[in-house]
Amino acid sequence: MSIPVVDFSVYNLSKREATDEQLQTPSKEMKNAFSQFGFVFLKNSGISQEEVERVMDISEKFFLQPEELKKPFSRKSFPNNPNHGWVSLETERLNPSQPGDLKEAFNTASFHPDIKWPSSEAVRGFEEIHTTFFQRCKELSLRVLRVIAQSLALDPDVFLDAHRFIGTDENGTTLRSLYYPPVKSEMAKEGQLRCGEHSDYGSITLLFQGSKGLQVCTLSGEFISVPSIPGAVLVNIADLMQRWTSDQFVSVRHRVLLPPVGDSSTRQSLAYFVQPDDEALITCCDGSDKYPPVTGGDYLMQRFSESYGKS
Ligand SMILES: O=C(O)CCC(=O)C(=O)O
Ligand SMILES: [Fe+2]
Repeated sequence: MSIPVVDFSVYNLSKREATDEQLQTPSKEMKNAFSQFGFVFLKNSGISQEEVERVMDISEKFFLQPEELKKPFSRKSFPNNPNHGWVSLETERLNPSQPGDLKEAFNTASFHPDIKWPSSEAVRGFEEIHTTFFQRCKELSLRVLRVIAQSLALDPDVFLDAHRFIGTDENGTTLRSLYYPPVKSEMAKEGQLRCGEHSDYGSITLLFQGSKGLQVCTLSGEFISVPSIPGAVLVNIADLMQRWTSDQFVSVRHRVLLPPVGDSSTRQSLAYFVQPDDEALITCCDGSDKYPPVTGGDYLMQRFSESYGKS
């Protein structure tokens, strides 16, 4: 059993438009993948491996700096957007019942002029590289949202209309650069992982992996290891999209285990968490009212408080 790979060439980022007819094959294949696995690999999306590596390289330079150079950019130190910034090792628990995750992260969540970006010589280009990649991921996400609306025979704008403010402080969409430092697995705490078992919160997530390590739970309840396919982007359904589609698309649990004992490699990945606008009201798109309506902003706040504790 493995995650399906879908060719997105007909609507890749260098194409201006695609007709409904051209989108038929990818949309059918994506519908199957999102109903059965919650995950799909998109190849030929238009985002190249070189673009991904540019972000990973500059991020690695940031993470390898001493703690005191990273602290000024900490998450929660930016009043206009509390999610923007650096997350230190073991701070976050994506599985709230287990010890903190063995990862560091940098969240690009705001472009407000008051945001202070890392700008030392060691990380020259950090802001431009993250900003450019955020915009590329935004473009691809909007295309995916259009195709999946079509796949469910809905108005093609139904999801797009709730994602009008990506890249502003009225929308929580976040580019997260993840760095998993070397770990001595035998020293880890009981139950501690690189990334605890969780499902994502928003509408969809784009994931670019530097190497393998991700595991995804199948509908039959077993975890399977996911390959890293250079040049392909892994797209998954997140919890709000599952609600929105009245469970037709599934948001499945996934995790990153510790490396085997003796493996001292690092791991990097880039996750682009697409969120509906804070004010967008999410109601089941089949009119079933299976779940009560909730706004994008309220739902996200509730989920953050679970991963970081109530402090
Ligand atoms: O690093 C990965 O491959 C997965 C990360 C992830 O699932 C997340 O941060 O939500
Ligand atoms: Fe995730």
